[in-house]
Parts: sequence; structure tokens; C-alpha cells
Amino acid sequence: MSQGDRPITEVAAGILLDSEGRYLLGQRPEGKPYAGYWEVPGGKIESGESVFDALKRELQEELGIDIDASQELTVLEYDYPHAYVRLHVSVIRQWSGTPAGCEGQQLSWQLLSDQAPSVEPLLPAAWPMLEKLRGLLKT
Ligand SMILES: Nc1nc2c([nH]c(=O)n2[C@H]2C[C@H](O)[C@@H](COP(=O)(O)OP(=O)(O)OP(=O)(O)O)O2)c(=O)[nH]1
Repeated sequence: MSQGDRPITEVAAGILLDSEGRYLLGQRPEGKPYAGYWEVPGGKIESGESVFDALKRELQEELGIDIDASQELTVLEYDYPHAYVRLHVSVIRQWSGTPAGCEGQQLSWQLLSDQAPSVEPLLPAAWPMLEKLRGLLKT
């Protein structure tokens, strides 16, 4: 699929939410676009994969955890200089294992009640995800 003449990069992103209202951010490793920026864990959906399949795979690869279920939160599009991305964002409340930075990335748990994360910079498209999550938890 494409947006104008730009191909769309489909991405699955997963917000891990713990019982204390904290969510997890990871820092993009060197070598990727926006290296050093903080993001919600996830990555590109490969051909033939469902959003959930991609999320499960990415969370295993990046964090070393296993998930059995996720809740769809929102779909967002963002036009970066390097790519036009469509982010399928899900919330995960249960997982097995302890999240670790398997690709050498730093991780940081953040309180959702705080307006801004204590780490920066955040990928631009991560902000609207956090707003959606706050909205979901208010209802
Ligand atoms: N995971 C994630 N990606 C995001 C977020 N916000 C945002 O704009 N993106 C964009 C950045 C990238 O263009 C794309 C994700 O691709 P990626 O480079 O992390 O994917 P990947 O791990 O499969 O990468 P690759 O090394 O296989 O190329 O989505 C976010 O919060 N989390």
C-alpha cells in the first residue's frame, strides 16, 4: 500500500502496562533511524504476519518476554522524512518473563499519571499513543 507515492511501513507497537500504572519505554539503538530516541517497544510487521504475530515476535526479540493477548488501542499514521509509518498500537497487561534490553537498548518504566516521560527525546508518534492510553484508562 502507499500514501501518495510513498510506501506505507506497517508497524506494531505494544504498550506494556503494569498493575501500578506504569508503562515501558525503550531507547532506539545505534544504527536505526532516530537512534537515541525513546519509543514504545515494537517494530515492522513482516509480510504475512498479523499485527499480533508481529507484536509477539518483536517483544520476544527486543525484550525477551512472551505475550498471549493484547488489546488494540489505536492506529496512527506519521509522515517521517525516512518513512511514512502506520502504527498499530496495542496495550499488554500480562506477559511472562521480565523485560530486558535484548538488543542492548536502555529501558525505562514511566508513570502514566506524569504528563511527560522523565526520559527524552521521545519519537514524535509516541506522544499521541500516550494520550490515547490516558483516555482509555479514564473511561
Ligand atoms: N516501535 C516503535 N516504532 C515507532 C514508534 N513511533 C514511531 O514513529 N515509530 C516508527 C519508527 C520506525 O520508522 C518504525 C518502527 O520501525 P523499527 O525500525 O523500530 O522496526 P524494526 O525493529 O522492525 O527495524 P529493522 O531493524 O528490522 O529495520 O515505526 C514507537 O513508539 N515504537
